[in-house]
Formats: sequence, structure tokens, C-alpha cells
Amino acid sequence: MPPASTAQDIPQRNSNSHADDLARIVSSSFGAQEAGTSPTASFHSYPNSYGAGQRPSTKQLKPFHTKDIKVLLLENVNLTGQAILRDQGYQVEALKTSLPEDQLIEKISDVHVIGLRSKTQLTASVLKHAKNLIVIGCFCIGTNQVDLKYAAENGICVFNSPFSNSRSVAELMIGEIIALARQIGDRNNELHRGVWNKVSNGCWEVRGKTLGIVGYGHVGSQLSVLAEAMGMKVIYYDVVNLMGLGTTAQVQSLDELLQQADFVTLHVPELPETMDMLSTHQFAQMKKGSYLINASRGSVVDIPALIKASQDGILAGAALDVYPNEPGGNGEHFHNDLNSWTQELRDLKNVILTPHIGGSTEEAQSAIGVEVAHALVKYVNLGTTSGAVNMPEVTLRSLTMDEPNHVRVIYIHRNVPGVLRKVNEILGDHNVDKQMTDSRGDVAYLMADISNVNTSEIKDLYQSLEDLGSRIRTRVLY
Ligand SMILES: NC(=O)C1=CN([C@@H]2O[C@H](COP(=O)(O)OP(=O)(O)OC[C@H]3O[C@@H](n4cnc5c(N)ncnc54)[C@H](O)[C@@H]3O)[C@@H](O)[C@H]2O)C=CC1
Ligand SMILES: O=C(O)CCC(=O)C(=O)O
Repeated sequence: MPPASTAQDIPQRNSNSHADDLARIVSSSFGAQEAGTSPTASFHSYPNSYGAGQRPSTKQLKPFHTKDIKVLLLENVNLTGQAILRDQGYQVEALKTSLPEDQLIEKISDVHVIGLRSKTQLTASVLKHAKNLIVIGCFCIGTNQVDLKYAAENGICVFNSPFSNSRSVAELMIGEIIALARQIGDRNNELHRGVWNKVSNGCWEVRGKTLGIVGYGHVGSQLSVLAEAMGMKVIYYDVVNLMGLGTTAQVQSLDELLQQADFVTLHVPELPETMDMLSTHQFAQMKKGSYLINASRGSVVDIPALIKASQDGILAGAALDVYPNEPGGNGEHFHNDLNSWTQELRDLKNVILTPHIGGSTEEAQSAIGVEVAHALVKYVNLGTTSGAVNMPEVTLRSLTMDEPNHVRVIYIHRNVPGVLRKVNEILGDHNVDKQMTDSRGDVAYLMADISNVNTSEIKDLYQSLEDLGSRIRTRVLY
């Protein structure tokens, strides 16, 4: 069911408002910074074709009073992102941890925007309580924690940061490859306990060893460049045929990779196909004395099978950054209540356990904060979906102050025949200056800038679109 329309969807201004009411009094001129269609484009580039010195100032579109927009940020979203949202005048509540489901449901019920990282689970049963929610920002790469389909079908757009932390993950992998090869974790723990244990047995250089990368995307390909620079031979396995960087080579199957690699690293998304991708059969394919690193998602490795492979000497070491169940925040314990095998894992030799810190660097978090917050502001203020992970990508050139009686109509609808005709019958009473529509699966997104609209007509326009059977969500920005 689409969410019921909310007061916030409807223009809040009195239909008899004076022209003054249309003045764009917002706390910062985000509209003037609107970028082009690329999610990575600079926000300082000017999007239209006017020459320097001839630019009419960009019109600041508003869905309603910006200060009414409520934003909930969870999991310690970086201050860079918080500042961008606060500068818009939005009401921002930022928490350091994720929330248990009951508290999340309570909090999410009245917010328009939610920001989270990898921990918070936005399932359909949580999202159905989010009556005002228009957009979700994942301040990370992974989006498996959000029910993307449910969100799209209910008019909630989802953004992430597709590569701002890739380098940080790749660098951690390099550190872990060397740390495992030299048993640094165990030596460090021993000396912290006062035990001097100088050994070379089972310790290796990485030069000349084979690294097998599973998932050759942003992280995997960055890692391959760094690993080759250390003299490693790099092979990779991916479901897509990809050109390898440097002298890396793609292999045709996971088994082939496992049989050749001294070090195996996993960089695939969480998908039904990647669930327990490394289990008993796969560990049996690995070279005796090889190493496994998982910084993708906890569901990708069958941990009891890993424990067995380690106890049987197949694995000489492992490094894990992600787990099927992770604590909700710092200071919480990592023990058997979370995952029944936790103690056995903690007892293994040469196993490095880190608390999901692959992307946790100052550089990555600050870049992610900026990127995702900008995407959220552009969506809230302008309706732009460039970079969205669950909606078609739609954008239009900014309106300018030379176009005072324009409104921007956004109509998210079910992708069924005949909708455009009905929408254009409604918009046709005005002059449709520009329009773009695109679909992704069952959901379509239409954006149109129409002129000669009196303020008093906005509510009727909104209501006519809302009354169409195909409607998922209507927004009118003016
Ligand atoms: N530990 C951490 O803090 C972090 C973890 N991650 C995790 O790492 C994952 C990978 O990140 P990126 O490299 O940025 O993603 P990406 O989307 O750029 O690359 C993933 C690659 O995996 C491949 N792939 C998908 N299914 C596969 C399968 N069944 N077998 C083999 N290859 C398959 C894809 O074709 C793609 O090339 C993310 O989805 C996220 O879950 C990402 C960043 C930080
Ligand atoms: O830093 C985080 O909280 C999550 C990192 C991660 O796993 C991702 O970006 O997908």
C-alpha cells in the first residue's frame, strides 16, 4: 500500500498567499549550487547554458518550509553530513548508535529523512511505520540493510556513497595481508600479556604470493593495484567479465581462484547468491596454509565452516571485519548471545577480528558525509534522483528567478500504461516547459516544470495527481 498522503506532501501555504510567500527564504542557497546529472559532479558547477555574468540566479525550490523537515541520523554519521543538513535549516537529530526495532519504529514515524550506516535494518515492517519518509541516505556503500524494493514501491528514494570508502577498505586489506602473513596479531597479544615469543616458523613475505580477489568492483580493483605494487600476483573472480588492472587476471570460477590463491579476500555485496559463498565445500578447495579475509558482509562466510577449516589447518589465518550479527554501538559486547560461535572464533590462533572498520577513516567518513548529505538535500529541495539506488535517475535543469510562476511537479507512480496521458491532461492546463520521466522496474518517476501557475492552483494540481490510481507519491515544489 502506498503511504497515506501527509500534510507535509501538500504545500503548506495558504492558497491566498501573496507573492511574498513565494520568496525563497531559506538558510542557505543550495539551489544555486545544484550540480548536473552526475552524482560525482562538483556542486559548484553551474548547470545551465548561460554564460558568465549573464546568469539569472537559481530559484530555490521548496517542498514546504525547510525548517519543518525532520531528519534522523543514526550510527554516528560524520559531522560534515550533519552540518550540510543543518545548514538547510532542517531539524536534525543525530544519534551515535543504531536503534533496536521498537525504538526505530517510534522515531521513524514522523521523520522525512533518515540517514544510517550498515547496522540499522530498514525492513518493510519498519518502513511501513514511516508515514512521512521521502528519502533514505545510506552513509556507506552497502544498501543490503534497506528493503530497496519496498522503499521504491512506497515512493521512498534511497541514496548511498558508492565509492568514498573503497580506498580505506583496500588499505586495511593490505595491512591485514601482511599482519596475517607475519602473525602480528598473535605476537602483539602475547607481548601485551608480557610474553616474548620471537618466531619465524609459518611467517612469510607477501612478495610473490598469489592474492585471489572475489568481487572485482571498487574495493577489489583498488586492492589489486596496491597488492601488485607489493609484488603479489593477483587473480580475481567476478560474475561480470571485467578488464583487470595492471597484470591481474580474471579466473572463470570461484573454485579455480580458491585452488590457486595464498590469500583470498571477499568484496562482494550481500545478495541471496553470495550467502555462505565460502562454506565447507569452498574451504576444502583452498590451499593448505592459505589465508581468508572478509570485509564484505558477515553473511558471505559460513563461520562455523571457517572455524573448522582453521582447526584443520587449511587456514593459516583469517581476518574478519564483518559478522552476521553485529553489536548496535560501541561498548556493546561481542559474545555468544550475538552469534553462537563467537567464543570459538575468538579462541582461534592468527585470527584478526575488527569491529566493521573497513570504511572507518577520517577521509572516508568525511567524504561520505558530504556526498550523501548533498544527495539528500538535492532530493528534498529539487526532487533530483541522480545516483539513487532504487529509483530511476531523473533530473531537470534548475529553475531560475526569471521563472517566477513555475512549479516543479514530481509524480512517483506505478509503471502502468496510460499514466502519462492522464498526468498530462492535468498538467495541460498549464504550460509544460520541460518534463522527464523514467522507470525502474515497477516504479516510474516523472518530473515536470510547469509555468503560469498561480499559488492558489497548487493545491488542486496536487490533489488531481494524488487522485490518479497509479499514484505512489506526489510532491509539488514551488
Ligand atoms: N567492511 C566495510 O567497512 C565495508 C564493506 N563493504 C562491502 O564490500 C562490498 C563490495 O564493495 P564494492 O567493491 O564497493 O562493491 P562493487 O559493487 O563496486 O563491487 C562488487 C563486485 O562484486 C561482484 N559480484 C557480485 N556478485 C558476485 C558473485 N556472486 N560472485 C562474484 N562476484 C560478484 C560484482 O559484479 C562487482 O564487481 C559492499 O557491497 C559492502 O557490502 C564496502 C565498504 C566498506
Ligand atoms: O562504515 C560503516 O558503517 C559501513 C561500511 C560498510 O560496510 C559499507 O560502506 O558498506
